[in-house]
Amino acid sequence: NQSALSDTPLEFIVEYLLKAKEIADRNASVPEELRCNLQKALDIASGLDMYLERMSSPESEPLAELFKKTVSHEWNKVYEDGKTMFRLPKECITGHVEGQFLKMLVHMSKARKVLEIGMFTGYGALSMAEALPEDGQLIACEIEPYLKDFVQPVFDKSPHGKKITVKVGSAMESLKEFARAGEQFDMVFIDADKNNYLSYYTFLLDNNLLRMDGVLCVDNALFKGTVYLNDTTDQNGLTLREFNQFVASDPRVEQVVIPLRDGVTIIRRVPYSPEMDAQNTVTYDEVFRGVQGKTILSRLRLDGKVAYVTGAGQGIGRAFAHALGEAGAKVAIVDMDKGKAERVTQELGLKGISSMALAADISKPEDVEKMIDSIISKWGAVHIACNNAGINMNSASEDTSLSEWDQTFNVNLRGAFMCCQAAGRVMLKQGYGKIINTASMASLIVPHPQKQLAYNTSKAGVVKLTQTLGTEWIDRGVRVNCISPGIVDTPLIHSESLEPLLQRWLSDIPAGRLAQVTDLQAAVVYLASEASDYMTGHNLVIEGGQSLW
Ligand SMILES: C[S@@+](CC[C@H](N)C(=O)[O-])C[C@H]1O[C@@H](n2cnc3c(N)ncnc32)[C@H](O)[C@@H]1O
Repeated sequence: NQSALSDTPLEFIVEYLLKAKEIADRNASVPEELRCNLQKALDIASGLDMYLERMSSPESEPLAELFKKTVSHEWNKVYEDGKTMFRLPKECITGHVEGQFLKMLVHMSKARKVLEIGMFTGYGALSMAEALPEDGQLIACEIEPYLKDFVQPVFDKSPHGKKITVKVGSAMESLKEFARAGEQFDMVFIDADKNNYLSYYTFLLDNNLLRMDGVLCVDNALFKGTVYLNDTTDQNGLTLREFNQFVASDPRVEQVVIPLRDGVTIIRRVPYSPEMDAQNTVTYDEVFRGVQGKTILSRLRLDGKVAYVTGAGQGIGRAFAHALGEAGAKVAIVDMDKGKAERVTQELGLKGISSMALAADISKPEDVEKMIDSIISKWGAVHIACNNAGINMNSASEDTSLSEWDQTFNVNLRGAFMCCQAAGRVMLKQGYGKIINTASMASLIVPHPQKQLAYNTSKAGVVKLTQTLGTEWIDRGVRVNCISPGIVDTPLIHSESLEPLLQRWLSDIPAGRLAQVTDLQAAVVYLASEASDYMTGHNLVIEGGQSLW
């Protein structure tokens, strides 16, 4: 029985067109032209949902299982057996396309914490959870205890199920609990009892349960078309109509209604503007509205910037390249070993980051010139220069050969100087640039027990190079800073000679562990971004406290 299934405006349109077509087919006096037009309307309407299904990304296996399990379950019997408080219609499941839509919203809003009001069999919850990061969290409010037991086995089969917590009970009571605990959500999906939509909405906004720039999504905005039909008597339809009207005239928010299935409204808080504030209670300065209207996290973004990283084929340099690329920059991957540089370029490509691989030995002036020329000829600028390549050889000072000293200095200090100078010349012409040199904790303390005079001295030189250039060029827009990592867990330190020193090092580090390359990534993004424009000649030490002991 088709009418029992119709649940969305489109499904009703198809249902009525089918009926009209049947009548027309039975009645010989209906003109062929009318029949033909009816058929065309029917083709368009009846093909739409199927086409959306086919062209949207397929659902995961656990979602497909949830769908099957839901539509084949005997909900009437469950109700008659007293296992649920309400008769739950299987049609209230979100389904494939809307599930993918919610999942996309979670991705696009970069939500980490989501609230769903009205879980049913968890289709929407699991769809959204699939887009959350590993440590993301989704709380699904559901009044029927039966449903928690129904969904848990399927959640357990999905790698994303552990992100979901089902909160059984009245959603309004749960909201009050969240407010008392000071919880906030990045995204909220309202899809429970229609008569409470307005209470949920006002409570969420009044108690700041939705974080700044958060997304509020509301299901059934069209309620089978009843929200705009003149002859509506359906109580839920009238309630939704009132709710939509309330949102439409609420000056705190802006919203769009999308005719996806039974209608979805996406709502966000309107950003503050002085015109909204009659009493002028706000100091409307850059602190309030952000520098150039950008919040602090957007000021860390590097979109449109051109960067290079030397020694980017592995270890710290590779981590820097990924970080700068993730923040929006195009990155030239520079390494002595072209193959390694190319592998990192491929990695970045897989993440949608533009990059190029360059082979260069930065101890050679001609290689440094060529590196800068290649970047300029491809991308037309150099905004961010990460002079990271370095070498370390160990020897007792009385045995350190001049060749070891020269090699170390040629890469670590002379090479860094040549890179700073070549990039600096371009940046001074541009009137803007950020140079970030990799120094070392060894510029401050004398790491022990390994002996590395040339390395320590060269890295102390990198700090002085940074300080001098940083003060000389800042008034022409070029900032020069350096990062001093402590002992970093890279393949280099797992060599035969260094491995035995590990325990000794660990006992010298207040943090109790070595640095991971990922511990350094935020620093390079900060120093590369406009957020650090007033910082120059600085040595940013990241060593788990080791230099303080
Ligand atoms: C439309 S279904 C939700 C569909 C679900 N979002 C999905 O993705 O399939 C509505 C659900 O809200 C639940 N519900 C109704 N009133 C509620 C309330 N006051 N508190 C919590 N849940 C409620 C119902 O038991 C039902 O499972």
